[in-house]
Amino acid sequence: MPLSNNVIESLRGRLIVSCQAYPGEPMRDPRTMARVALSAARGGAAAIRAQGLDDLRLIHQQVDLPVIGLWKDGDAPVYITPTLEHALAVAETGVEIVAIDGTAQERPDGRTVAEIISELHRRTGVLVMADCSTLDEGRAAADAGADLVGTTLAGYTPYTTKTEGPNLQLVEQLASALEVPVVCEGRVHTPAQARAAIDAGAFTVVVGTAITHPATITGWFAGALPRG
Ligand SMILES: CC(=O)N[C@H](C=O)[C@@H](O)[C@H](O)[C@H](O)COP(=O)(O)O
Repeated sequence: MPLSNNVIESLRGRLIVSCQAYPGEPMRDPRTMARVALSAARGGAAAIRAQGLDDLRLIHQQVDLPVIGLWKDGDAPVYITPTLEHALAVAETGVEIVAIDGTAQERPDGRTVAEIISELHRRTGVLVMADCSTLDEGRAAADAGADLVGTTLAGYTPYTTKTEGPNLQLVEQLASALEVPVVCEGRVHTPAQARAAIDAGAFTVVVGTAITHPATITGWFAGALPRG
């Protein structure tokens, strides 16, 4: 079995932990993110998802798990690994999987999702995860050769709405339409929701905020108390 198939197989029915801090936040530091990723590994994560070239290099070096890498850049609607140059730079950090925006929106370099996926496959050995927001985008990404299709951007494009928890309907639709593994990502906030995603047909589940974003988690608890 090729190595890349082993990587995908290792994710089946398991948890991926997204370790990201946002610009200006106290935890926005590669060493901090690497420690968060090491802690996720101890807890049973099958892989780590992370962003930014410095974080990716360090996490790839220090954590003995496959890494899904991305580079969030710019203020344009397409900001997750928005161009081929970004994707190639992410691949160079050594990560096994490169996540790119897989939506139908225009990219800053004018390339299509299909062009970026085929160039990445032609020039590197990485697997490609397409972060999508609709069934049609998932279909197009799979047709274009994406190795994994995620619901990451459901609720974050102007033409989709945010569901309260993960978009399980989209997971179901993608899982029945596609041959490639479907990744449930976005607003998975409880273990029961993670399990429901697998039951809905997801191959694997990504949890970010609910595990690795203390400011938001603190806000959930503080907000539940009478005086905030
Ligand atoms: C929409 C977008 O930019 N999502 C990003 C993608 O990498 C991250 O900010 C999310 O934290 C990640 O998708 C995990 O989702 P959640 O934090 O909801 O578990």
